[in-house]
Amino acid sequence: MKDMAELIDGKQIAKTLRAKVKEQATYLSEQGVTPGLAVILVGDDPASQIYVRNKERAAEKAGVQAQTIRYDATITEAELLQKVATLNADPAIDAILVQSPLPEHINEQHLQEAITPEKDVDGFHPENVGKLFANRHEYFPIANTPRGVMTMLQHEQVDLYGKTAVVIGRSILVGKPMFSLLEAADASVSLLHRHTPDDVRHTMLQQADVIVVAAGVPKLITANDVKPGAVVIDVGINRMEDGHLEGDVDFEAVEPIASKITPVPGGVGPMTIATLLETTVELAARHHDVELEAGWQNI
Ligand SMILES: Nc1nc(=O)c2c([nH]1)NC[C@@H]1CN(c3ccc(C(=O)N[C@@H](CCC(=O)O)C(=O)O)cc3)C=[N+]21
Repeated sequence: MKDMAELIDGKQIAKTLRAKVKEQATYLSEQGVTPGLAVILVGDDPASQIYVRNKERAAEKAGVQAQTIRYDATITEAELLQKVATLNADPAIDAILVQSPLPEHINEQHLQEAITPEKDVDGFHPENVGKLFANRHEYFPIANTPRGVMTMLQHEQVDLYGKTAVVIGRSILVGKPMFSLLEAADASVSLLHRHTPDDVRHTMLQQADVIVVAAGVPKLITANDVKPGAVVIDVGINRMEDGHLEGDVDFEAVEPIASKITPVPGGVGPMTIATLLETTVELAARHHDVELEAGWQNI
């Protein structure tokens, strides 16, 4: 029988992180502070409805006050920007998230820039993106999916120093911040995307000690892409016709080759939500000048 990769249990790690968040939220409430998260949801994209409901549930259980503001897909950009301005000025709100995707007529960049960097829980504001890219040492919010991936790697004691990492996908949501975080941890990182030729992708993947794939292509990564012992992180969430979820990794094929691998579902997805709550609590503490114990979130 072949050796099988160790499963990285994102669901379990997320649960542990949410318990830490709850401890800090309780401490904050003793200081009279309730962490407040506002989620803006536009239109009726079914996947977004599910994620937002999951966020609401997780927030409530962790002692974070979440409110979802729902709008019809016909809302104008000006109305949305007005709402963001109101939330920016609202002392009960510590964190603002505008759920993607947005309708065509709304410019996502305008919203990313409208959210004050201090409440930018997604880390999409150019000021926060710039700080990440510049490896600045002060606190600033970082995109939750790649930050959650780093927490998983840390939890699994994956040492990145001097390692080779390949990231597939260059979105502001995942690929680019993932690149920066891995580079800051002293890995040598390559960022691949849809225009990378197949043969180049295969060759580069075969060199990688760590693979993070966020391409949105079911089973893109298969057995001969993976170096024996590599760590494989699957950020893909592809809803198939029969309703089941597929990652971007051919799990069955890769599991006997990798040393560690994340499942879909139950891998990166739950970590994204737990990390969103982690960031919300950090922002709340800062807004109210409450000092949280350094490293409280280490798990
Ligand atoms: N401004 C913004 N910030 C985001 O962070 C953001 C966004 N927009 N738009 C959409 C993506 C996607 N995303 C997910 C969150 C949780 C799961 C999750 O919990 N997944 C579960 C399964 C859920 C299911 O069954 O569908 C799992 O993988 O186990 C997935 C995907 C956050 N996103």
